[in-house]
Amino acid sequence: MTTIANPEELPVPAIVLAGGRSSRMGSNKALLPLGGVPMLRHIIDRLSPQVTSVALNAPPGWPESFGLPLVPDTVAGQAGPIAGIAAGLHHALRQDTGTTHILTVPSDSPFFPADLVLRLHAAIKGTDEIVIAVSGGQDHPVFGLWPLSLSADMEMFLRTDERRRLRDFFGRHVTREVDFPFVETPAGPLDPFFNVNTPDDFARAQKFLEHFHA
Ligand SMILES: Nc1nc2c(ncn2[C@@H]2O[C@H](COP(=O)(O)OP(=O)(O)OP(=O)(O)O)[C@@H](O)[C@H]2O)c(=O)[nH]1
Ligand SMILES: [Mg+2]
Repeated sequence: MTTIANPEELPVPAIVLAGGRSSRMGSNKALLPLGGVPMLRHIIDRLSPQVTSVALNAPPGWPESFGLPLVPDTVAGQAGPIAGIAAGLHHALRQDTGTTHILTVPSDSPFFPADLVLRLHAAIKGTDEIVIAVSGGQDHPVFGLWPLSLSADMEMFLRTDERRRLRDFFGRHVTREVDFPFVETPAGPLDPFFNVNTPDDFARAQKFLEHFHA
């Protein structure tokens, strides 16, 4: 393990996970217009100032990539978010950017914190550590910093573990958590990691967007 002297100075590339089925929504949720703008566009805009590059983890034939490089899963069969994270690590290693971690964010959480990367970064004490976001006592494993050094182990986990659950993968490595506060809005307290799964969630997101300027 290498100790990081000053985590804030580390450059972080990001990948947006959009390889899911949107089965609860019934149509590609990342591209639904939220306030007239595709949800994925909100996410890219929120992410871009925080990271050195953004890639999009989505299947071949994805209709709108917003000019981002498309990175498909390396294992077939929509094996869950961990397949997207593994694809992101694989992609970053090939890019050889000299970074120790990548950031992942999902494509269905448009209100995540503007200081997400800064705060996750500050929690890292070693280059082999995972850091994930927490709010209201709930962890959000798709919002995390992932060490490139874990790429091979994640790939193996993905190919051999039956359940392929992210939380099971954490047990194999040091995993830190960073807690983020709810945001007060006139529509009520907003979990910054509120994610859109169903048409009802989408209607709630539209309401929150009207009040959201953080
Ligand atoms: N690359 C990849 N990403 C996935 C996969 N499954 C889910 N995700 C992503 O992980 C994030 C959280 O997943 P969910 O909220 O379950 O989204 P989903 O799977 O599209 O939706 P449901 O079908 O309703 O479960 C989203 O950004 C998804 O795009 C997968 O098999 N591969
Ligand atoms: Mg799912």
